[in-house]
This record gives sequence, C-alpha cells and structure tokens, in this order.
Amino acid sequence: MEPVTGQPVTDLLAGWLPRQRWFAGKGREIDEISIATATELRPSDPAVHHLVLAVRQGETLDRYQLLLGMWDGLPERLRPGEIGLLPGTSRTWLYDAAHDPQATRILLEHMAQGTVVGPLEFHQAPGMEIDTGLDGVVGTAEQSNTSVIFGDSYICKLFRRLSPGVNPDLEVNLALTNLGCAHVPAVYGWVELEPSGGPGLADDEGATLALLSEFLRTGTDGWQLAITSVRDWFARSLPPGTEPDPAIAGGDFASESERLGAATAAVHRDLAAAFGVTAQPVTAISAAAEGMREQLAEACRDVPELVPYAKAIRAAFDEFAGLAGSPPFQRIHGDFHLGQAMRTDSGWVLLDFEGEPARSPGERRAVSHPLRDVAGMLRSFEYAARFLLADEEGTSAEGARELEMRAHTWAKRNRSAFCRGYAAAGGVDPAANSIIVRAFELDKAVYEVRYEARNRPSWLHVPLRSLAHLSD
Ligand SMILES: Nc1ncnc2c1ncn2[C@@H]1O[C@H](COP(=O)(O)OP(=O)(O)O)[C@@H](O)[C@H]1O
Ligand SMILES: O=P(O)(O)O[C@H]1O[C@H](CO)[C@@H](O[C@H]2O[C@H](CO)[C@@H](O)[C@H](O)[C@H]2O)[C@H](O)[C@H]1O
Repeated sequence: MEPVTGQPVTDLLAGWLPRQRWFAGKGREIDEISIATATELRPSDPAVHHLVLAVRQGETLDRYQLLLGMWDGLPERLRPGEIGLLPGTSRTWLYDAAHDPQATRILLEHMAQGTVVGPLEFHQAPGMEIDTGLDGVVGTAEQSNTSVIFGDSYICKLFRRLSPGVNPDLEVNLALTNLGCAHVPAVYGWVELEPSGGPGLADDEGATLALLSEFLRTGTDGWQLAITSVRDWFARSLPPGTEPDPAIAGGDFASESERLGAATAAVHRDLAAAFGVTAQPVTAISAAAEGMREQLAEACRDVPELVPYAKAIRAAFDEFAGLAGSPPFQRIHGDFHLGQAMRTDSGWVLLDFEGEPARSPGERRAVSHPLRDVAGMLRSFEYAARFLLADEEGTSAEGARELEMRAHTWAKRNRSAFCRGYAAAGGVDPAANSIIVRAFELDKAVYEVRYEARNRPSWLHVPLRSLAHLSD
C-alpha cells in the first residue's frame, strides 16, 4: 500500500471531512490535520488502514477515526464511501472503508480473537461468541457516528470523534448488560485505542473506538413510531362538534409512551445500582442552575433568535436555583430522546448512552438528576408533535391554528403518559417536581437551539417555537 500519511492525503481529507454528517467541526476552518496513528489492518486488495486524525480548528484539537481503504479503480458498490483519487495517481482511490464489508469483517475477526494490532486493542465481551462470517452494511439512520450492521446479529458503532477515556456508551452498556438489564442491547465486543496511542494526541488516556452490540432486529425507533402517530392524528377528520382528543386517532401512541416511561425508570434504577447514587451538597442545584445560565448566555451569542426568550428562561433557572435540599444524583442517559429508544417485540430498549455530543467527556459521565432524562424525552414529544408544522405553512390561518391545537393535544397526552409510566415504575415523580422538570426542559431547548443552528438550520424553528410556549 502507498504511504497514507503524507500531506497529499491530509489535504484530501481536509476537503472531505466537513462534508461528513459526523464531523463535529462544521462551519469552522480546519487549520491543520495530522495523522496521529496509522495502523495497517490489511496490506492489499483492498489495503485497509485504521487512522486516528488529529484535527486542529483554532484552539480546538479533536481526534476522529477513519477506516481508510485504497483500491485501484473504485468498484461502484464502494462509491458511497469515496474520498477521492490519491493525489499524484490516476486510478488509486481512497475511500471510507466503513462501507466495505471486506474491511469491516476484519474488525469482527479481531474482536473475536481479542487481538492487539499496534495501538488497537480488540475485545470480545466475556461469555459472548462473535460470529465472524457476516457482511457489514452501513446503517442509514441519522446519527452522530457511523454504525455498521452485520446480518441480523450485530451493530458496530464506530465512534467518529474520539473522546478521551472509556466512552460512556460502552461503560454503561457493559455495566447494564452485566446486571441483566432487559432495556439495553447486549454488548458483544469493543475496540480501544491504547493510552499514548501516538503523536498528536492531546492526552494519554486512550479512547474507545467501537462498540459491537446486539442488533435489535425487531426494533423500530421511537421517533418513527411517534411521528407516524402524529401524522395519523393530523390527518384524521373530526366530526363537527367533537372534542379534539388524540386518543381517538388510530395511531394513538400514549400506551407506548407510558411503557417507555416505565422502561426509563427501570434503566435509572439499574444505573443507580451499577454506578451508585451520590447525595449532593446543598449547592448542587445552584451549581446546576449556573451551568444552565452559562449555556444560555453562550447560546444567545451564537443564535440571536434566542434572545427574546432569554429573560423568561433565566427566571425559570432562578426559580430552580432557589430550591432547597440536597438531591441524590446518579448516572443518567444524558441525551435522551425518542430516537434513542427502540420498541422491540419484547419492549423498549434504550440506546446511545454517550451523552450530548457537544458536552465535554467529563460532563457526559457526570452524575445528574434523573429528571434531566425525563425532561429530554418530554422535549422529544414536543419535537415529534411540532416538527411537521413548518410543512403546513401554505395552510390557512384557521388550518394552522387547528394543527397547532392538534400538536398541543398530542404532546400533552404523550407527555402525561410517559410521566405516569415513569412514576408508577418507581421513578421520581415528574408531576411533583415541576420546577425541576421545567428548568431541565428549558435547558435542553436552549441546547437544541444551538444544535439545530449548527447542524440542521431548517429545524431551528422547532425548539424556538417551543421556547415561545415554554417561556410564557
Ligand atoms: N442495537 C441496535 N439495534 C438496531 N438498531 C440500532 C441499534 N443501536 C442503534 N440503532 C439504530 O441506529 C441509530 C443511531 O444509533 P445511536 O446509538 O443513537 O448512534 P449515534 O450515537 O451515532 O447518534 C438509532 O437511532 C437506531 O435507529
Ligand atoms: O442522537 P444524537 O446523540 O446524535 O443527538 C443529537 O442529535 C439529535 C437529532 O438527531 C438531537 O435531538 C433533537 O432532535 C430529535 C429529532 O430528530 C428530537 O427527538 C430531540 O428531542 C431533539 O433534542 C439531540 O438533541 C442531539 O444531541
């Protein structure tokens, strides 16, 4: 294989990276890319190298992983991963080998054998046996990383932006699998970058590179189920004089929401058992409120559309800060929304315990109030109910009012059902802690405003519209 570490390759990657969904530094200039580690996994036909790229953007140094494939003449089936022609050659193509079953199978083989290749440590979970005879296909879900699905058996998440230390998704899934929790996918294996994995690394903690989990063959993600229900409710014609009640819609989702609430409480209970519960000093709530205020100030600087709501949001944070007591904090999901839960034939399964992509590794693993997850899911019901409203902008004022009212009734019904299920299964009762829930919801909506402005500007109206209601 030709050298993969030269300037022409990094120049090519500098053009390709910002076009990737998973690249977290969009909108900021790339000052420098260097190759921190390059590990040959296969010498030829196709050659496959595992790369850790160190990407400097201003003060920020991020690390990303890439399975880099190289072919003479790229076959059509690998076009989705095309990076470009290796400069100085006329037919040697570089491509993202996550799209190549021949390359991704190597990951399974190494995990099954528990091999160490250079700085890469492959692991098979205790008591599991990985079938290495399966072809991998890149998943099509909207996601922050890249997942490769192997037959009906496994899904392997390649963490793209590497955070130092063990990734909480691996840490939590492994701990809950060991406890026998029925609401997370079983862990089959993982890959780690050993500490001090090469030049250009900002730390010496190593990183989790990949997580191989049970593929939930019968699963449908909660977001898809919820928006199907919303669409059904929006399309339903109501006989004149009928009270608009989403319970009568064919696609009513409330009993699923209630079961999802119960599954969330069960996962919180297992997280507390696995990682413990820590009584916080009386200052914990005011410290959390301070974090919320800081995020709000930064978000207002980044997204001016948020400014009109800031005063009311700050007032809710102040009310939260004034609460007395020392709440028990514990590990939580951290970025809980409908897309992070799958309904399978045996119930709800929670996914992706990585926390919010924009938070620091320390924040993602920090203990917090479990109602923060509840608030995350409540925001998601708002999203599901409201994101379709923008599509209806051509409708009359009366039609728009009707849809707004339907969105409101759908969200209210499903929010209540989720909270009911959560409390009935032993979770902290959201209804009895409305100041806390409201502050966490507003904090999440502020995060979302920033997230949407950076990643999906056409969705920015969704959290902004909610803020108009929430900050009333
Ligand atoms: N174990 C699994 N079985 C089936 N599908 C899964 C599984 N884990 C994740 N998915 C699908 O992949 C999507 C993205 O997964 P997620 O862990 O949230 O990735 P990311 O952290 O990259 O956003 C999920 O919304 C779901 O549709
Ligand atoms: O799933 P990720 O860990 O990548 O989470 C990020 O992306 C989510 C969107 O894909 C984003 O979630 C927001 O949009 C969802 C609808 O697509 C909605 O259900 C959520 O409530 C809303 O927060 C999440 O915030 C972000 O961290």
